[in-house]
Amino acid sequence: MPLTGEYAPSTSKRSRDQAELIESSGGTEGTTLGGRPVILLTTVGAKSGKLRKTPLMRVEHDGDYAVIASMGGAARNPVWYYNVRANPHVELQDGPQKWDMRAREVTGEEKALWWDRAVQAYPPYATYQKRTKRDIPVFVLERM
Ligand SMILES: C[C@H](OP(=O)(O)OC[C@@H](O)[C@@H](O)[C@@H](O)Cn1c2nc(=O)[nH]c(=O)c-2cc2ccc(O)cc21)C(=O)N[C@@H](CCC(=O)N[C@@H](CCC(=O)O)C(=O)O)C(=O)O
Repeated sequence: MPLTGEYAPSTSKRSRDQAELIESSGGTEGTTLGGRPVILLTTVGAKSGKLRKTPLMRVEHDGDYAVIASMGGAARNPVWYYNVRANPHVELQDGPQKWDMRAREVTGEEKALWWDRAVQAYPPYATYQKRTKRDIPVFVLERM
């Protein structure tokens, strides 16, 4: 059952512009960053209940995805992290395809496995983790 609600644009122009380009082009434009694939994650705002759309690097394995709350290695988690914690039913758009997914935060060996996949997909993640004491969270998204 797709997420419904009022869209509330990101306060980050870069993210807002990329999210809106991905959506308006039906997933044919705006789907890379530095030549690496980007997906669009739709979450339900933990406070507003509005739909938030966040471009993130694509990390995929056998039809499952991971999203990495890296925020460039900042000291704090991105806000969308708290949305997913509060509402694990998210929507993932990968190119023209969209799925309802259920997100769960992973730890331990499962997180290490997905972290390796993430760094392979987007090597700067390794730099971001070195940049912060924060343990960068990883959610695995599985089809509902
Ligand atoms: C800027 C801020 O966004 P954020 O959710 O903190 O996310 C920050 C970044 O992660 C986000 O901009 C990402 O898109 C940046 N980003 C990546 N960020 C990552 O963390 N990981 C990535 O892999 C990644 C890749 C990427 C690729 C392309 C691109 O253009 C951007 C990319 C924002 O929109 N804040 C809103 C609030 C949004 C929100 O969700 N509000 C909640 C309240 C939540 C609460 O307060 O608890 C609500 O509506 O209820 C605001 O301040 O009004």
